[in-house]
Amino acid sequence: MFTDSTLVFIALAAIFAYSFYAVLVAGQLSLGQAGFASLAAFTAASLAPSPKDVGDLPALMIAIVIGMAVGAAAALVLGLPTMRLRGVFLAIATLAFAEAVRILIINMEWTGGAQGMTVPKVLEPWMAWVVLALVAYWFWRQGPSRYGRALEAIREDELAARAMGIDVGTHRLSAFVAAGAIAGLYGVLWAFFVRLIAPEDFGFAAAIDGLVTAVVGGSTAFIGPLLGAGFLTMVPEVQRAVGIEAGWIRPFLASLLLLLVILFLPGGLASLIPRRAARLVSGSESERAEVESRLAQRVHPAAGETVVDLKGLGKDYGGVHANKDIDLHITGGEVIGLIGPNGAGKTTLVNMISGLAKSTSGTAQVLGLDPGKVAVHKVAAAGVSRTFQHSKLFARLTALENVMVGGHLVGRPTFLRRLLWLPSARRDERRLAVHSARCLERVGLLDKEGVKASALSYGDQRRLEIARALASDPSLLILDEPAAGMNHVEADALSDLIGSLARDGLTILLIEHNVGMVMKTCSRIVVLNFGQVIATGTPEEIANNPAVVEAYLGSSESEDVS
Ligand SMILES: Nc1ncnc2c1ncn2[C@@H]1O[C@H](COP(=O)(O)OP(=O)(O)OP(=O)(O)O)[C@@H](O)[C@H]1O
Repeated sequence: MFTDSTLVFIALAAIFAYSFYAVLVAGQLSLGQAGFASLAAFTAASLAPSPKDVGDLPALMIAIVIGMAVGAAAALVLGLPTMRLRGVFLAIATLAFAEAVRILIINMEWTGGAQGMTVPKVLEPWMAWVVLALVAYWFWRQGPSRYGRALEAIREDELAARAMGIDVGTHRLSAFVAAGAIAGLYGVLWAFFVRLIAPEDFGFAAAIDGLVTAVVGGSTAFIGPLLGAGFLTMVPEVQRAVGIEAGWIRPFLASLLLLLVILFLPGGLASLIPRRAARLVSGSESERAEVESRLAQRVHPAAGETVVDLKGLGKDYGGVHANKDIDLHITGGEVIGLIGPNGAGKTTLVNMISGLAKSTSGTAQVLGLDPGKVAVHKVAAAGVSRTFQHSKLFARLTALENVMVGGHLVGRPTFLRRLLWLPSARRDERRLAVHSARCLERVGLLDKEGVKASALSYGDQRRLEIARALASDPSLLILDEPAAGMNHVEADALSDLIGSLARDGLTILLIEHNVGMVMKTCSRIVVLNFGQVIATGTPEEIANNPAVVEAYLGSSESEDVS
């Protein structure tokens, strides 16, 4: 059953599927890979020296280098303008690119037009499998690296990934370029195996085949494309072995499988294999102390030093003044409560402070930066970290992995060192895991380290968001309704945690509807109503302010404000 060509086709299909996997891990749907493969195949076939002159293997290696460079360069050129596109828009743009390449190649003389080009057959099954092993190795090492986790975080929740300090644009582009290089690799191997390459080899059907293989295999584990390719390439072989020659069976089965996988097995075949999640086996006291001294090195603004300075800040959404003329000065170590009725503009204000929303008037300085003028990940790097009103956890990652993504800014890049198996990479990963476990411990979630975020209770999810936000060692921590869904005991524990964080030197901005908790926890309270600050003061001053009672507390009669 395993003829030589079956073995080669399995390897080629898997390599092509890896070029889809490369971007699917980051949540991008691209169909341009057939175009990259086509450009690479034709360019390498015409530029590489003849195997007769230099020998089979050297000719193939030179062709591979050319093909991967062409694929990567094409992906870079296409990626720069299209990386802002999401989902189906990116798919359409990249598909249009592949189609343009196909038409170009059909109409060029040097490519042989629609007839195609003859290429010497030099690819042996062992070569294809060695290349596949190298590609699979790349993704195996990528998975649990800082880079790999960042890509997964982008796939799970792009906005939260930005807020954790991940430069989403660069990560997405690098994943796309890797996809281009691997598609180029596939194009070259294909060309040097099938003898005659034609533009149609890299048409729409090929792109869909690669995508289906990657999706059926699974895009959340590196073994996925290999499983998908093995499975789908074997279908015609099995058919032949049992004597059924109908050509429609394979595409039919592939489509059916795609449907079943999308409906019932979103993680693909690979999700049937238990995933080894990042877990912390143990951490000795001395190891923890060493980690703390290394990863938590930020010098927080001292008491009295400016952390946030807003002057006349405003934000309009069309005719709605979500915020208007906000003046707010926050200094080091303060715990500021931000309260106000629903729709008062609290979330909009913290979105502007953390760089997620741009102001339409006024000025803002946050830890020395204007958050409206720099990318969100730079605001995070300056020391701003936050939780979200509606949970924005990375659902398919474990609690520990979520926090490790939160520690993106304090951890060191490990992917390239993991490829070379350097012990320092392992040490750095372990340091980050110990640091993250400390953050989990601080919010009382250490026993849940291996549980997927989506499987946690609502209260635990709120706490996990805080642990994740703490992992970047922030100077300004913004908590958007952290006590929502918590009972009194949990809210009290959260209040104690906020107090202890403030004693560590953090400045905290707390949005909360639980007014009792705000009164107890905060040193100063700012009250918003209709987008404007209507009062600022100590908890006592706020509780006795008639405008506040009228606007806010009066409307929530049951709240105990004293
Ligand atoms: N993206 C948006 N587009 C249009 N209007 C918006 C947008 N975001 C907020 N708003 C409007 O701005 C106002 C302030 O909303 P915001 O979410 O900041 O209030 P909030 O105080 O956080 O409310 P809640 O307590 O309900 O979360 C509301 O009128 C809201 O409808």
